[in-house]
Amino acid sequence: MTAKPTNWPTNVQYIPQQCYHSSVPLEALSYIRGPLGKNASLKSTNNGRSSSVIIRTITDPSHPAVGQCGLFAAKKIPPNTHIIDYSGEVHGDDRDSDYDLSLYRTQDGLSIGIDALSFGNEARFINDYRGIRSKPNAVFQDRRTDAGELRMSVWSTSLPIKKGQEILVSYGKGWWKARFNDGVAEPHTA
Ligand SMILES: C[S@@+](CC[C@H](N)C(=O)[O-])C[C@H]1O[C@@H](n2cnc3c(N)ncnc32)[C@H](O)[C@@H]1O
Repeated sequence: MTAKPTNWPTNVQYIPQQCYHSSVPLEALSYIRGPLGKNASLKSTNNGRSSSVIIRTITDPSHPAVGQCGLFAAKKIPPNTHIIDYSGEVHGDDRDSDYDLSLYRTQDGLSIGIDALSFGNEARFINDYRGIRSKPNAVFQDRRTDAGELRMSVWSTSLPIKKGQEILVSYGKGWWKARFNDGVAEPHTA
């Protein structure tokens, strides 16, 4: 069994690599897993853990997510560097989750997401940059592992990330708009 990272919550199952929900249609499953099929995760050279990040509780009262957690650089991360893959449950059903991001859209228009609400890795703690920094220092980028599995990965931008800095992406305006319309306050851009 894989050891959980420091500060891992008790109500979430730690999975270093993505897992698959039964709602993913077979054709999409085979496209995402790639040519090695079920063995793609096992044969992957990237086991989903990253020594360059650490989960921390946010204590700064001026941070818009104070009291929650964030993901921070445990050491200097060079520019344009792979930081971690976003692990969670790959699914084709509807989810009402703040930890769900889009991985792939099938030809029939079905959106396949990765939901890290109940299962995930350190990447589920990455916050949006709004209200924290003037711009993101990391981006989501889909990629295939050496074993051919499609994943959503997190990369540094063209600037290095200093040790101790929070890793921040853009969730996209649509993400906030969907929640803003539900009555959740949209964070201000710093
Ligand atoms: C994927 S989670 C990020 C991790 C989360 N902070 C935690 O501790 O589990 C997304 C949630 O983090 C919070 N969040 C992320 N970025 C934020 C921001 N810029 N301002 C306010 N809240 C933010 C919101 O509550 C959002 O629903």
